[in-house]
Amino acid sequence: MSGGEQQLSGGGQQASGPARQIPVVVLAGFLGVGKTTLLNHLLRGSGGTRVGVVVNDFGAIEIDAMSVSGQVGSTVSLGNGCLCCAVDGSELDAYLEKLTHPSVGLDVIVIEASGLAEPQELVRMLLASENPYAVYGGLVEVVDAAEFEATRERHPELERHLALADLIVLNKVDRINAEALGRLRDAIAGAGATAAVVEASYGRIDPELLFERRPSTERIGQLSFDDVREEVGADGEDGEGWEQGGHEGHEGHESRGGHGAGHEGHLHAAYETVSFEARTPMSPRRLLDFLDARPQGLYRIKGFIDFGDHDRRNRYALHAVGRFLRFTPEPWGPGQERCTQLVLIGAGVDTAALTAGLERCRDDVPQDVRPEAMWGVLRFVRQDGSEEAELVPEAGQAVDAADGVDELGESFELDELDELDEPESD
Ligand SMILES: Nc1nc2c(ncn2[C@@H]2O[C@H](COP(=O)(O)OP(=O)(O)OP(=O)(O)O)[C@@H](O)[C@H]2O)c(=O)[nH]1
Repeated sequence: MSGGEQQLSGGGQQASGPARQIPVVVLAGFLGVGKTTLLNHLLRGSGGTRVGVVVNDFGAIEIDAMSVSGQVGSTVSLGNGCLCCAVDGSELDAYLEKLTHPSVGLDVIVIEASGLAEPQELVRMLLASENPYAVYGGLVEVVDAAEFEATRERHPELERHLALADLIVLNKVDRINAEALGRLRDAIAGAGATAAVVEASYGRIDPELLFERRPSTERIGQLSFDDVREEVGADGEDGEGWEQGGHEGHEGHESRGGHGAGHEGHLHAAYETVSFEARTPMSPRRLLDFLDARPQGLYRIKGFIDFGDHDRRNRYALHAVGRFLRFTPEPWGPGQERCTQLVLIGAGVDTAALTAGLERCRDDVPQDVRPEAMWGVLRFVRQDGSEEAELVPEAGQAVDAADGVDELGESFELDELDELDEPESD
């Protein structure tokens, strides 16, 4: 890891007292590069440092907020839309005002930008902020080492983002060899990036690159945003926009094409989102068929799947980035409502057809609860330490949930996996 000694500007605790300024770090990077994974790593490694998180999801269902809340209990979400579109910064300012309130006692704030946000807009807003308690803490640009070239081809503006960054994280280096890594480093340098470049797998960077850690003995516990809401939101206005994961009733699609004046050049202007929610379980086989046939332009899928009787214990986190696909079983929480929630993001995709395709995956009357029905899904699950081996559960048994998303290795591509016998179609 290079640049290990450097820290982003404004990082670390400032002198205590009324003028104490809290660094606000922007975590950016294209869709699926690993921002949430990195953020969760930072939160786990934060010691006694109190980290505030602002998540800016793109899509009606706040998958990222839910993914982060898996680590910290709850989080703040700016909801559907793109943070960079709060052009006057007033919405962001309102959040920062709450989070930097001295009674909240945060040491650092990390804004996880949507994968389609324009980092320069965020940086501009933070620099223009008149909040006396906040100071811009730097831009961390996360790059998917395996997808960088393809992404840059489609979005040459990524070079501009790299040039703006204060720290570049080459994530997913586990997916490329040394030669490709060398080429990637040359390409990053050639893009005019002057920032420190660190390599990482599963976002495992040293948290001290972003902020000074307090000894864990000082830890009071990760901030609960319920506490913030109680402390800061007593006036009754502040509840609006403060979200916990688990939204109801979102189903449909939103096009970002006509996203309002002034955003034509933004990455998200070219993308469309489908948000899908179902309370009937999904058929594993039909869902795999759907994923196998997903259109080229459908770049990102994320969310959680309920496979009903196929696995009563676990929901399955689903991540697809380009042709890369992974399922991660996670135990249902006590009393957690069984449902499927997915966000699909793509360019030039037929959103109505995608919604209809997902609708067809509903398992209204489960036909096939034999263990083989899950084999297709389990091929895309990998447990810590396993090589390419598929996980095949005992008859009627669920696979044990892995310890965490970032404990899993790379998964397989659908079209590489035709060898196993397929169970009969359900
Ligand atoms: N192989 C590999 N997979 C990774 C790594 N980091 C993250 N992933 C996986 O990549 C997928 C996307 O990760 P996220 O952290 O959700 O990405 P993101 O940038 O927050 O995604 P968006 O919010 O959609 O922009 C997940 O399946 C992660 O487990 C890594 O270093 N190596």
